[in-house]
Amino acid sequence: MVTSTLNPALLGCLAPAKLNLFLHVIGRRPDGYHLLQTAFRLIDCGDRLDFHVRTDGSIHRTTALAGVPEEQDLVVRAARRLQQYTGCGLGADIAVHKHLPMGGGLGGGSSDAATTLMALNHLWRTGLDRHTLQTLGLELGADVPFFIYGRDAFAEGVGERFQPLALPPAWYVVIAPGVSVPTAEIFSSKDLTRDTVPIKIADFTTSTTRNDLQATACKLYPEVSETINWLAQFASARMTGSGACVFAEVKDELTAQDIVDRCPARWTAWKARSLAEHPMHRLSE
Ligand SMILES: C[C@@](CO)(OP(=O)(O)O)[C@H](O)COP(=O)(O)OP(=O)(O)OC[C@H]1O[C@@H](n2ccc(N)nc2=O)[C@H](O)[C@@H]1O
Ligand SMILES: Nc1ncnc2c1ncn2[C@@H]1O[C@H](COP(=O)(O)OP(=O)(O)O)[C@@H](O)[C@H]1O
Repeated sequence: MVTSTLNPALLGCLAPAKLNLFLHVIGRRPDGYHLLQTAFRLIDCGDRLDFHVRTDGSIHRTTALAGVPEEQDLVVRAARRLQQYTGCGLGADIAVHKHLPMGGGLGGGSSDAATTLMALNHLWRTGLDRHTLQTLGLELGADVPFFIYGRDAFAEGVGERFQPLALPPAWYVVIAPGVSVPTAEIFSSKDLTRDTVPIKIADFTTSTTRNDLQATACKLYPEVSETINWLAQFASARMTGSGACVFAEVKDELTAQDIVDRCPARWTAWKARSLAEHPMHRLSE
């Protein structure tokens, strides 16, 4: 990350991906949103964003993103919401260098929005505390508050109530099966299990938990199921979030690289390491 005080800017800000190490659906709210229990883990791959302050108050995305018009981009919506909430007269040019697959269950759009809220709160000197940024973030998407919280977490509610989770560092293989899974489609499925018995944080292990969204995603998108079956030859494999990406924890970087090298060319595989803290964490208190 590069900062400049003469021409206020933050360059190369990481918007890291997340994995849902497990995800249980334990109920549903009257507004249709689902009550979850999940373990969020930050990993060291993600999108990169550049921010340049504008003095005319306008907000622009300076890069193209196929399928996402500027006005609908979570980055632009996050910037506008912060501006509106604080009454700040400054604007920004925002470049989004996309690396994470969209509809991948890695939280890319949400992480872009969280990075935007943290970066502009710093550049605009609007001084919102972390909790207020999380509240604004929740208006944009259920995953956004986690990225502002900024460390591994056991999450409840719709995914916005956190307890810190102390996890040892780990290596992962992540595979994108080449399909995009819309989150709303999975949550609206008739077949979804919505009554998993709540667990306590102390009871969390990956072997006694599962992803309740996985069966539905596999039924609607057979490529997800195929990818899980392929990865399961090497290690315990699971889908993250509402899919489509799947992941497995492996013992070290060499093992991760070996699996990545063997991955069929029709999918995209990469190795990732856990991230102890969001790189933007220190910008907000
Ligand atoms: C499933 C999870 C798990 O971390 O991640 P992804 O797979 O999307 O990355 C999240 O709960 C997704 O968060 P996010 O992607 O921000 O979802 P939102 O934009 O808020 O919601 C998209 C749609 O999913 C449904 N939804 C989302 C979250 C939730 N707890 N219950 C729901 O029913 C709602 O129908 C909503 O209209
Ligand atoms: N900056 C952004 N990056 C990715 N997706 C975005 C962005 N802004 C809006 N979206 C919309 O959000 C949807 C979900 O994207 P994403 O967060 O990448 O997936 P997921 O919720 O499965 O992790 C996309 O399909 C896209 O329509």
